[in-house]
Amino acid sequence: MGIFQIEGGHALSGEIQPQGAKNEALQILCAVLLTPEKVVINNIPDIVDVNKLIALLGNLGVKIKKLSKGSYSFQADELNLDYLESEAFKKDGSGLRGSIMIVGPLLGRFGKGYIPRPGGDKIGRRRLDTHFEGFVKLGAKFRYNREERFYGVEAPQGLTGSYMLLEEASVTGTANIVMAAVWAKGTTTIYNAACEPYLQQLCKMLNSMGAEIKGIGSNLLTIEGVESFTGCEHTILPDMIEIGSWIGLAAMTKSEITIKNVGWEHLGLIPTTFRKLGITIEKRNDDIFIPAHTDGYEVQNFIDGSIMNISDAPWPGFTPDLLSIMLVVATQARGSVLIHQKMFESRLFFVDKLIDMGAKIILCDPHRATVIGHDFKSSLRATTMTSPDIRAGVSLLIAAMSAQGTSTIHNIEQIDRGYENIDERLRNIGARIERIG
Ligand SMILES: CC(=O)N[C@H]1[C@@H](OP(=O)(O)OP(=O)(O)OC[C@H]2O[C@@H](n3ccc(=O)[nH]c3=O)[C@H](O)[C@@H]2O)O[C@H](CO)[C@@H](O)[C@@H]1O
Ligand SMILES: C=C(OP(=O)(O)O)C(=O)O
Repeated sequence: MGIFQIEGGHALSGEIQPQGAKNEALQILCAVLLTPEKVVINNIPDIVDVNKLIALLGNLGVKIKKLSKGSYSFQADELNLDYLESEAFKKDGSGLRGSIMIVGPLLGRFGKGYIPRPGGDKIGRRRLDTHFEGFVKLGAKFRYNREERFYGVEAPQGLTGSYMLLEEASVTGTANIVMAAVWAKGTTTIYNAACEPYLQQLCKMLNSMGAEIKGIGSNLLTIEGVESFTGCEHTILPDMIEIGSWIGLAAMTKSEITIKNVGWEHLGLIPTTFRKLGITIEKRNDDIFIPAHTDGYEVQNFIDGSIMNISDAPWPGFTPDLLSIMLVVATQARGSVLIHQKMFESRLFFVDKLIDMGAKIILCDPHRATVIGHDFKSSLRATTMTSPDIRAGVSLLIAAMSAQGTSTIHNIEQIDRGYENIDERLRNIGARIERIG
């Protein structure tokens, strides 16, 4: 397992360019399965999860050409659907969460889609009911092999449009259902649809391929089924979770950093929520400028003076993927804040490591942690830790960069799942970080 060694306590400075968005890339890559024509995708991040999905598409018979860094062409004109019933697929498909989204386009185009229980972060129960309930509403038959944890949907006669009210605004669930519904005869209406920028980007891409999707950006999508799709070219947005991670890193290491070309209009509540912790974020054209917070940062109060509460909610609420970053940044704020992770059950357990480092945190229950900021009056202590999931891993990395002394983070494969070449990019702005395993 890989290891990072980090010498903390040094301010960083300079510019950092966000990678393409991991969670958008996973949706967009699955969409290449909709058409036999060529699809060109730009700004694909070079990260483990995305590379695993590209390899899976290759094993399924998609012709893949790397055009330049981050740009690839894909052509799904001669697929090997037998692969879906192979042992190799059981291994490849379970290696990441995003693989679940091949089911929708395959079901729509070929009348069948299979997937082993997908992988991804172990951050609590991650049900797939919404995905399969949606496919069943479109007329598919569902089967599940409990022993092998293998899911399948089949619709040899094709799909039929339907009205559905999703039980949860599941991100990958909505993407999956949309990629099936674009093939269904008639109209599909999806209410309580997720509407993250990832989903908006996917729907725009599908429309450019010939789909007829209305309501993009809202939680009510209306889809008129069509019979075929053309190729297209699509460019992935900057990764808003990475951008949020760099904002947190800058504040906590008192660094002056410019995050380039962030796609400001797609960031939703992210800048506002960091500002609630007292962090100064300046919009400079499409860049974010974070000045060095030499005097620290002060948690804002609610109007009635009650304790600040930062919680996640389905988009356009604040994304759960940045709560771990918020939490670590709060450990050095002036003031106290309640972090409430409503969606996932095991995403806050990493606070044990921060407590070991000297942070003042009370884990109230699996979903809530109260953080009492140090206001930089005492720094975190360097330590040895293990990255439990992708965002907790980056939070620990930020903690290590602000701590006095040299810390070691094990299991950095978790971080590499979602952050491209993170050590080199951080070294470029002055971080003292080495990959030693
Ligand atoms: C590959 C990918 O894109 N992964 C993202 C995707 O995962 P993913 O699509 O797997 O997550 P879902 O949106 O399905 O749900 C995530 C969790 O939130 C709960 N839930 C969901 C919707 C809701 O309205 N209420 C609710 O409580 C679910 O029960 C589940 O435990 O979206 C998550 C939620 O933004 C992000 O953390 C993941 O990074
Ligand atoms: C939870 C995440 O990823 P995944 O859904 O791929 O596990 C994440 O990106 O924070």
